[in-house]
Amino acid sequence: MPTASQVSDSKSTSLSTVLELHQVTKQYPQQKVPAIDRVSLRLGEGELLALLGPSGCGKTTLLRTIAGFETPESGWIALAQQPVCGQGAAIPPERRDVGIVFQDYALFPHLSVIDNVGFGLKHLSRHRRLSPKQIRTLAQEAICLVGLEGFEQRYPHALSGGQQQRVALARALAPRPSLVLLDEPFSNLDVQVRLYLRQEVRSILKGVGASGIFVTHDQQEALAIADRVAVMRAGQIEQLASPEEIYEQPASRFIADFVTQANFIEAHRSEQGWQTELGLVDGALVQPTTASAGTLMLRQEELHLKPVASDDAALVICDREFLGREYKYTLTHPTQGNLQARTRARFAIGDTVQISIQPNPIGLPLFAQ
Ligand SMILES: Nc1ncnc2c1ncn2[C@@H]1O[C@H](COP(=O)(O)OP(=O)(O)OP(=O)(O)O)[C@@H](O)[C@H]1O
Repeated sequence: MPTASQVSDSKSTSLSTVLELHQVTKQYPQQKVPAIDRVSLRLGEGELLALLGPSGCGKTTLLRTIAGFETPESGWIALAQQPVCGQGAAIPPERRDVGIVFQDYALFPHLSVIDNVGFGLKHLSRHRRLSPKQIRTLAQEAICLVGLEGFEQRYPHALSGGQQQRVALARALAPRPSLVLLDEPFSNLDVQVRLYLRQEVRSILKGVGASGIFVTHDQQEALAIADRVAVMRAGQIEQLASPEEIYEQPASRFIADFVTQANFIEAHRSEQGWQTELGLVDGALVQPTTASAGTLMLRQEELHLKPVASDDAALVICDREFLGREYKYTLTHPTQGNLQARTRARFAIGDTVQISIQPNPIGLPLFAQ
């Protein structure tokens, strides 16, 4: 398993660096292990990074440390190539040129939309000496950017959850920061709003050229909108790569499990190929490896189902979910337990099937034992 310092972060080096973390460790008092442990990463200009991982792996702590709400014990952080913490620097959050969007929107209930958006600018105006007119103009621009023209005088209680999150985004963008941090920005929204707002947030950030880091524990969300995904586990970044690379070549069994929700079966190398409980798997279908045994990863869409008479069948369809374009089936296998397959083919619960494996061109990953 790679350690934080070994995780490759070469992909962002072609873009000019907006944020850099070097071996950053943060441990809360009374905690036995660090919440973030020697995390290094680099974020390029205009890049959108997802921090993905299970509950408690350190995503929010990492975001809060970048924002300046937490002070790490060791390591350093630089924004626009200037140290903001470590290396003798200790720049407070309000002077970090970073916009923040919280999960619960954190709007002021007694302020209108335009005053909520302008609030941060007033605070900043101490440094930038903006006039009230300039503040209003910038706030108005940000409101237009998030598609809320006409809502300027409304109060938060008279807005939907999605509209409130747009206000929060406008407030973060109004000072035109080079980096926007978003902590589970869509998790309080219902599924329809969530699906379109996440795409919109991506295109708004891309439109203004801002870099972004967002926290999520939803792997589909991370893969759908991020340019790169950092998968975290126990305070460390276990893999930092494009969504495609994470999906096709997960660096560990943990990542494969968490991100792809694939099937895993034990496999042993033999002269004919890989022996498994599901039968022989052709060696040419498996990604090159020197291992003689391991766990083979079969993505749900790589299992193809063929109806067979019940006598011959090793697998029975025991559950079915209609997903719109396709079905997700749960199949029972006498020794392998449950398997899951996604396909457009229609079967009924109780049908008996045989499976064949048709991997994507990059092959089936095998995690050595
Ligand atoms: N203020 C705090 N004091 C002490 N321990 C904390 C504090 N905040 C977080 N922790 C601990 O640090 C670890 C990382 O927490 P963090 O909130 O960063 O994880 P997370 O990945 O964002 O989790 P979630 O997805 O549940 O929000 C956890 O073990 C958590 O209990």
